Amino acid sequence: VMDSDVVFYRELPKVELHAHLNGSVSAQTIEKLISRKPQLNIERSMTAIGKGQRRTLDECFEVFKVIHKLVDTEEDILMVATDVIREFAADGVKYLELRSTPREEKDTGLTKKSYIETVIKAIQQCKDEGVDIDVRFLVAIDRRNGTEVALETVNLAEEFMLSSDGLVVGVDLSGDPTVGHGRYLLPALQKAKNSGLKLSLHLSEIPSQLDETDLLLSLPPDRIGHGTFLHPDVGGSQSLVDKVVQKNIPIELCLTSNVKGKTVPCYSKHHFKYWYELGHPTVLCTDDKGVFCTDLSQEYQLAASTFGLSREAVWKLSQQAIDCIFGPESVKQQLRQKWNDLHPQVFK
Ligand SMILES: CNc1ncnc2c1ncn2[C@@H]1O[C@H](COP(=O)(O)O)[C@@H](O)[C@H]1O
Ligand SMILES: [Zn+2]
Repeated sequence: VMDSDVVFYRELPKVELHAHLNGSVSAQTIEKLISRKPQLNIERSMTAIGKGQRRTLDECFEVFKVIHKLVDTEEDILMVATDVIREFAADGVKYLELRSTPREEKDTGLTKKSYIETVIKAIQQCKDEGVDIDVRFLVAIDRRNGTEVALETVNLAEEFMLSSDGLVVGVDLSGDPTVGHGRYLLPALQKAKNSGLKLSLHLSEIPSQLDETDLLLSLPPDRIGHGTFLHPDVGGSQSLVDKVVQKNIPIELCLTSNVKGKTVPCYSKHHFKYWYELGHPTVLCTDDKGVFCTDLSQEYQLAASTFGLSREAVWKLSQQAIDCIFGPESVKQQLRQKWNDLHPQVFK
């Protein structure tokens, strides 16, 4: 017999807006990759942070390096992306925005362009198979790589926005927050915005980025990732909060990621509470479901149990995420219809 909570959260239709492709690789897929590349001597334990474990953010970034070694051909990317999409669908995610940093691998002939093409192919394949999920793609800029690479990435994103039949909808800014500065990336991000790409930026994921956050908020971005240190109680500032509120910029919140990455001391101190109580648009997301060993159902359940949300409140939260997607208005309408159709089944 299944726990009724488990069933409710899985059947709850969900929107996932913050998922890094290579952070989302499941244990099963990692096993398949390891068997393809036994000579690397990588073990599953090197690619994930298990239950009760916590690492610093620095250590998390070491984990991504290991995964990148395992995922370095078009074939790998195709398998990883199709597996990840099917897993999100099996978890009840009806709309997914995947993000990933195009990489070039000299040894395998992978280029940034073929990287993006392969992700798009995976999305298309899942669609053709009839997987019940609408998937879009955000091309990620790794902040470590500076101005030139950021511009190159934006140019590719612009090209694919026009040629991917609406699948490429925006650009993400991510990567190790301790490296680089937003000022070097502003021109590329501005260019992306001007060309019609949506922007989701990791902002204030660590303390003392007030200048950078203030600068990048001037764009403004269409969504914020984490925003952990925006509010004054944790060393942010009221003026940053006011800007986010005035511009009504939705925040993508990833509870387990922040707790396991030690930027938040425990679930009950997560900034979800601050923004939720303000009535500001917040969207629960997984960030890296493979690395942090979670899924979106579990994130909803954790938020509900930690902050005492009723099932009706949880439903509202997942429904309001529809307003924050980068897909077009027609897709929002379809999703709202889907939520209405599923309501009786979920609350049976
Ligand atoms: C934990 N908090 C985080 N903060 C910032 N960036 C993160 C991240 N988690 C993941 N990434 C970004 O996503 C990449 C892996 O997926 P892709 O190779 O792009 O598919 C990481 O290398 C990093 O740039
Ligand atoms: Zn992230």
